[in-house]
Amino acid sequence: MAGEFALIHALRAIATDPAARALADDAAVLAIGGETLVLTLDTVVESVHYLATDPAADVAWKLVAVNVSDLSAKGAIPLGCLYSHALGEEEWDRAFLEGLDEACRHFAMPLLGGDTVRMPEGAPRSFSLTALGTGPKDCAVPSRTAAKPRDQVWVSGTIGDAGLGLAAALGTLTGPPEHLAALAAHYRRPMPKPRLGAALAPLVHAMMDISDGLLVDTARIAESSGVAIRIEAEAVPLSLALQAVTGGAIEARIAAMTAGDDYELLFTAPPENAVSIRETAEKANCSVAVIGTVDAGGGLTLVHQGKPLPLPERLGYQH
Ligand SMILES: Nc1ncnc2c1ncn2[C@@H]1O[C@H](COP(=O)(O)OP(=O)(O)OP(=O)(O)O)[C@@H](O)[C@H]1O
Ligand SMILES: Cc1ncc(C[n+]2csc(CCOP(=O)(O)O)c2C)c(N)n1
Ligand SMILES: [Mg+2]
Repeated sequence: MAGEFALIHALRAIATDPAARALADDAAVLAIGGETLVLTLDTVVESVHYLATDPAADVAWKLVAVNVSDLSAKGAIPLGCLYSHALGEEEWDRAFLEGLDEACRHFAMPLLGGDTVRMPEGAPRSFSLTALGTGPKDCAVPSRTAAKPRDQVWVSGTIGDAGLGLAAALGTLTGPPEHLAALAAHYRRPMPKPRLGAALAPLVHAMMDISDGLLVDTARIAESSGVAIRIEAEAVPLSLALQAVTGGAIEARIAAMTAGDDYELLFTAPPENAVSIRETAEKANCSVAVIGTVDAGGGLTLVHQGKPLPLPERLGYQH
């Protein structure tokens, strides 16, 4: 099979239960009695999702955080998790468990069980985690399919820090050490926002988290919802560290919009909800910004200072 896209396409014939959301969402959504269970599974693989030189505690943090990020995007509050551990060197594993404990406490997501295996000698290791959460009670679980013409497109936080953080962690980026450290921290310790996701759920139409890159993930909402989305490149929020290190020119903006690993929320909402969205974000101590608009039609377009900007060849990360 050619790759990730082809495999997921083929799996759709198997995953026909409505709870699977046609394998076109961040998580499965299962109604049980009066409650909604939200389920997601993400894996981190050495040299693919993290560097062998990354501190073990940070690898565990990332494993927990990328899963919490999918729950957040569905407005779900973490309930618990199960994980699979590939045994390694004793010290490393001990540090991994310290990071796992710290992350599970931070996100209030108790560890409920899992599995332990040993990989063949020399094989890269991978860690999988299944996270369960409770979905919103008084509104639908936000999907990728509900963006509507006239909606505004929003993101939380800043975009592109983790992409540059990977370069910082690899030692290929130059700049003030405090900025490099801040960017590397974004790469190693993503900070998803489950409380913000839950509070936004009643106010949004479509919502997902940004894992593969802002542009590719926005294109996914446009395609799933059958709408056109226009992104204003200059409206995309960039951190001071990213601006200081890159200068913040359009090339750096495009790199930020396609790097991935952001684990921020991407959502669309009608303009009349803008004031409530800003108040909700303020209460959650989070920043949010309008970066574009939804129209009838299809596809993704990019605009810079009022002029159309050709889409880059690569919109985001692909396995
Ligand atoms: N091996 C698989 N078996 C069943 N479903 C799968 C498999 N791989 C992916 N999916 C499903 O495909 C959909 C898209 O997956 P994808 O991994 O792109 O989403 P995501 O989890 O939000 O992204 P990320 O992995 O970047 O966090 C999801 O519904 C996911 O459950
Ligand atoms: C060593 C190293 N190289 C590259 C990257 C970038 N990266 C890998 S997977 C992914 C998208 C999410 O993955 P998935 O869809 O599998 O959850 C991104 C942005 C990284 N994190 N570490
Ligand atoms: Mg996701």
